[in-house]
Amino acid sequence: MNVSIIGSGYVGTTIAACLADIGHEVVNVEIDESIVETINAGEAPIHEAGLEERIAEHAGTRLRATTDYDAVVDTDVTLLCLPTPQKDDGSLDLAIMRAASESLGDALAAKDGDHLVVVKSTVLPGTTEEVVGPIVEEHSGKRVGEDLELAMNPEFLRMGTAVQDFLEPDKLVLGTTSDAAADTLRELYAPILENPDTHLVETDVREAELIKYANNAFLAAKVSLVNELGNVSKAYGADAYEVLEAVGLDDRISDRFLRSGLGWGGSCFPKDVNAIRAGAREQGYEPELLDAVVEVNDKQPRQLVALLADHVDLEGARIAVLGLSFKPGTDDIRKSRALEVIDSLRAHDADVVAYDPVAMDTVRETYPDLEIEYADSPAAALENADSAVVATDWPEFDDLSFDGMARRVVVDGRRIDVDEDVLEVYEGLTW
Ligand SMILES: NC(=O)C1=CN([C@@H]2O[C@H](COP(=O)(O)OP(=O)(O)OC[C@H]3O[C@@H](n4cnc5c(N)ncnc54)[C@H](O)[C@@H]3O)[C@@H](O)[C@H]2O)C=CC1
Ligand SMILES: O=C(O)[C@H]1O[C@H](OP(=O)(O)OP(=O)(O)OC[C@H]2O[C@@H](n3ccc(=O)[nH]c3=O)[C@H](O)[C@@H]2O)[C@H](O)[C@@H](O)[C@@H]1O
Repeated sequence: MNVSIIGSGYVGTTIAACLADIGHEVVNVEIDESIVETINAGEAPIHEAGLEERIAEHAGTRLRATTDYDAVVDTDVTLLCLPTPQKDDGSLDLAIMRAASESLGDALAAKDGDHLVVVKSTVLPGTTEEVVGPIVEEHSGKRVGEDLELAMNPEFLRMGTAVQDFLEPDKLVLGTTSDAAADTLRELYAPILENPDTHLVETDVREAELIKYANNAFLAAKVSLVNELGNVSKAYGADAYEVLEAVGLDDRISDRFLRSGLGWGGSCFPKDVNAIRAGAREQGYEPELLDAVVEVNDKQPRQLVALLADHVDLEGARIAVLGLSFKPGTDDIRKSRALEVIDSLRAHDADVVAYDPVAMDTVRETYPDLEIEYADSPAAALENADSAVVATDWPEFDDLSFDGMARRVVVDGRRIDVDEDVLEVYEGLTW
């Protein structure tokens, strides 16, 4: 099948490489020329396991990138993988979706025959049919239900494991308005649907849009609840991880997403929970539990710094921060809890020396005025430090001995897997 993908960020690039890998002809339409050049050179514009080799294999044959929307004319289906950020008040900002839908419609005006437009971006109910559809219709001259079909197919991949998650998902959700659209999507995903562990959910567009938010809100709420229970465990002097490991043995709860600590960050949970809160309010419903989910999450970095301050006078202290990305396996630092910890430490006049295996350049470029030192290894960051904070659970931190520190006060915000002997010398300890 000939597929065009609009937007080549984390989702668009991953999906493009994977769809090429399962045999489709794919073109990425992206406004950022450097991303286009990188993909066409056979390289990955983002850090994701399994991505680089797939792009290297297919670029120039089944995969290409361009800034020219006219490329959609030669394709059967277009997947919109565009950012859906939040406005200052937390509500969903559809400006990019609208602009791209106009460009897509303009380009589709030159296409004879049917076309399927699929929203993969995370959008509130109504967006696909009441915003994207009418704009594409107006600019292309095509009509939904005649020569234009619409679908909403939310994406559930996680950063760091994006390729594997896309190719082997728990579920595929197809929100469609016609049998033709559902048929095309089933054909697009045929090799993925062969996996007996992948559930196929066929539903309407509005439900598909909401399933995505409900999924993310549930997971974010689970982690906030786990953090609240972790804080209570700590207050009682009990080990939160032992408590929650036992709780997770209940099938109704499951052992996944039970890790307490610094809380959730990233490009999705924060904006999606805020969008569904704002959307619910707009519909006249007060989402009190979701408000609390965010409040608990916002508090965790400050709790960590308060715990550290119980052990170390932060003013002028040298504090090593291990990990900057919002989770391991990615260079993404959006809403990373590590940055909140650093801000709080800087507000206490601590000197921060940071290390991350892949995200240091992104922090340097994004926050050029951030007054911190960068170390080229965990050992260099720990050298002479008065304390250390583990902010991201990168596996390479598991083997650290924490030698070389001036004082071995370690606050582990992610419960890394350190050796028992090492744990014994901690002064600060873990969540
Ligand atoms: N990052 C993730 O793990 C997941 C993200 N999502 C959702 O998928 C959507 C995309 O997310 P990401 O890939 O993370 O975003 P991103 O910000 O990494 O990438 C979006 C890309 O779109 C490009 N772009 C912006 N305006 C454009 C235009 N008018 N025409 C063409 N390209 C344009 C940008 O230059 C950028 O490269 C969002 O709605 C997000 O919530 C869903 C599941 C997972
Ligand atoms: O909509 C999205 O973009 C994606 O959002 C999340 O994926 P992602 O943000 O990549 O990362 P997660 O693995 O979910 O972790 C999110 C945050 O929660 C934290 N977390 C996760 C699990 C846990 O037990 N404890 C915990 O603190 C992580 O450290 C991280 O900061 C969802 O897991 C994906 O299914 C979804 O597609």
